[in-house]
Amino acid sequence: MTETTQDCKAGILLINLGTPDSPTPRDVKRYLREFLWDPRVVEMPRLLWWPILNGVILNIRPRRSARAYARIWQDEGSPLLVHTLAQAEALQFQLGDEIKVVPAMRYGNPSIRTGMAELQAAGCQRILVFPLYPQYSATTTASAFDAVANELKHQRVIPELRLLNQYYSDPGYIQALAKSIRDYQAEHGQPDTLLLSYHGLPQRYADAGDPYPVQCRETSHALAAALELQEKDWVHSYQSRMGREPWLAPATSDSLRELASRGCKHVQVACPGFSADCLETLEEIAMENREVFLQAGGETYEYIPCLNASEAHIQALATLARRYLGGWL
Ligand SMILES: C=CC1=C(C)c2cc3[nH]c(cc4nc(cc5[nH]c(cc1n2)c(C)c5CCC(=O)O)C(CCC(=O)O)=C4C)c(C)c3C=C
Ligand SMILES: [Fe+2]
Ligand SMILES: [Fe+2]
Repeated sequence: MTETTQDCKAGILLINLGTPDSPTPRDVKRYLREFLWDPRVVEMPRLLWWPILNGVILNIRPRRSARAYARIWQDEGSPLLVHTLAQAEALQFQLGDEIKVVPAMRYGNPSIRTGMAELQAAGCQRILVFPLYPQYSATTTASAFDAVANELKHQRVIPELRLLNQYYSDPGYIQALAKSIRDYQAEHGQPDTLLLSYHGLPQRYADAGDPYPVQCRETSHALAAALELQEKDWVHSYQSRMGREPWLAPATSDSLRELASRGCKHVQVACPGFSADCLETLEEIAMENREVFLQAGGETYEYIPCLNASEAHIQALATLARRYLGGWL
C-alpha cells in the first residue's frame, strides 16, 4: 500500500485521451506507438498489426501528424492537455477539499499511473474513474478503465472503484451544449445548417456491439430538441477516419460537400463528442474541413468551440460526479 499523507473522502481520476509531449515527429511517434498498439483501438491480430504499425504507419504518420499538431500548439502546450488541466482545476474548486480531483491521460502524460499514485498517496480509498467521453466506446472508455485496472493488478489491497461509463443523455451536458451553441449564434448569427460532427470508428466495431454510434445519434437528437431545431436544420456525421476499412458514415467531409452542392452557403460545425478542443477539432474541423466546404461552393464556415472549462460544462461535470459519488461522502 502507498503511504498516506492526508485523507480524502473520495478521489476522481479525470481522464482524457492523451496527446504528445511536443509537436515534434519524435514525440508524436512515441505517442502514436502507445495509442495505436492498444488492442481496444485497433482490433486486429497482433502478429498482423505489428509489421503494419512499425513498418508503415509509424514511418509515415508521425511527420504528417506533427505538422498538424504544430498548427494548433499553444504556448502552454497541447490544447487537449491545457483544457483538461483547466477542467480538473475548475472541478476541484467546485467539489471542495473532501474530494481530490486528478487529471490523467490514457496515452502520454500525465499518465494514469502517476494519477492513481497521486490519489492513493493522498489516502483516497474510493476512486471514481471519470473518462471525459460523453458517449461510451470500447476504444475510449473501456480502454481508460483497462489502464486503471492495470495499475492496480500488483497491489494487495486495491481501492473501491466506480466507472462513469457515459453521460451523453445527462440533462446538464445537453443543456451546456445547447447554451454554447445558442451563445455562439447570438454573436455570429444563425447558419443555414448546423453540422454535428463526432469522432468516427470502424463500422465493424459497431457491428460487434459498440453502442457508440447509437449514443452519438441520441446526443444529436437531444441537442436538436433542446435547440428547438427542425430536421432540415441540422446534420450528423463522423470525422477522423483512418485506414481502409469502412468507418461510421456519413463522413463529415462528405456531408460538407453534399451540403454545399445542395445550396447551403453558411454552415456552423460543433463537435459534441469532444469534451475539449484538440487536434481533431482545431485542425481537422476548424481548418481542414473549412477548405472542403469552401472549395465545394460554401461561403461561410464557422466552428463552434467545445465545452472545455466553461462554467456550464464544469457545473454539469460536478453534478454528475456528485451523483456517482453518492453514498461515499
Ligand atoms: C483506429 C484508430 C482510431 C480510433 C478507433 C479512434 C477512436 C476515437 N478517438 C477519439 C478521440 C480522439 N482521437 C484523437 C486523435 C487521434 N485518433 C486517432 C485514431 C483513432 N481514434 C489518431 C491516430 C489520433 C492522433 C492524431 C493523428 O495522428 O491523426 C484525439 C486528439 C488528441 C490530441 O492530441 O489532440 C481525440 C480527443 C474518440 C472519442 C474515439 C472513439 C469514440
Ligand atoms: Fe481518435
Ligand atoms: Fe484527425
